[in-house]
Amino acid sequence: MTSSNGSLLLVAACALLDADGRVLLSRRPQGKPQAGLWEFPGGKVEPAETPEQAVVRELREELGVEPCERCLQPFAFASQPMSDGRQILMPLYVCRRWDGFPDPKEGQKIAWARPTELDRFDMPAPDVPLAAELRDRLSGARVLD
Ligand SMILES: Nc1nc2c([nH]c(=O)n2[C@@H]2O[C@H](COP(=O)(O)OP(=O)(O)OP(=O)(O)O)[C@@H](O)[C@H]2O)c(=O)[nH]1
Repeated sequence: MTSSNGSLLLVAACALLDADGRVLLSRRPQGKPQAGLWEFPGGKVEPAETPEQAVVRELREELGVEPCERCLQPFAFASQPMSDGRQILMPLYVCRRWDGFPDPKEGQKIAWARPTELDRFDMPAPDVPLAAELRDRLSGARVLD
């Protein structure tokens, strides 16, 4: 990523939603940082890539599915400090249409979770508010403080 702020890590992620409104989660495999945590498919945005291109590439590499870029709907973003001092900036897209059947390609486990079940999964810190937002907005009930 070309950025005026080298301390930013730009990661793009996507919540695949099936016809029943369930969300696909992917469990980080052993050998990767934060192994065992459940996350949204995605990864680091490479230099010269847009976040949308990064999501399309990562979904293909990790799950063998092909979303079209215009099916990626911006949903929310996370911005949080990381333990190494950098700040992770992570746009989350939702996608309801893709080609192919999600098939773990990198030794990871996958799970389909109802939005109301997302808080049962251990997730990286940036994902926790995003999961809550998915639960609130996708289950149709929004409680305003
Ligand atoms: N893919 C993904 N990464 C996340 C999420 N939440 C979160 O904090 N991250 C963090 O974002 C960083 C980049 O993720 P990644 O390791 O999947 O990226 P990548 O596939 O491009 O990396 P690699 O090719 O070096 O393995 C990691 O530090 C990861 O822990 C998430 O929901 N999805």
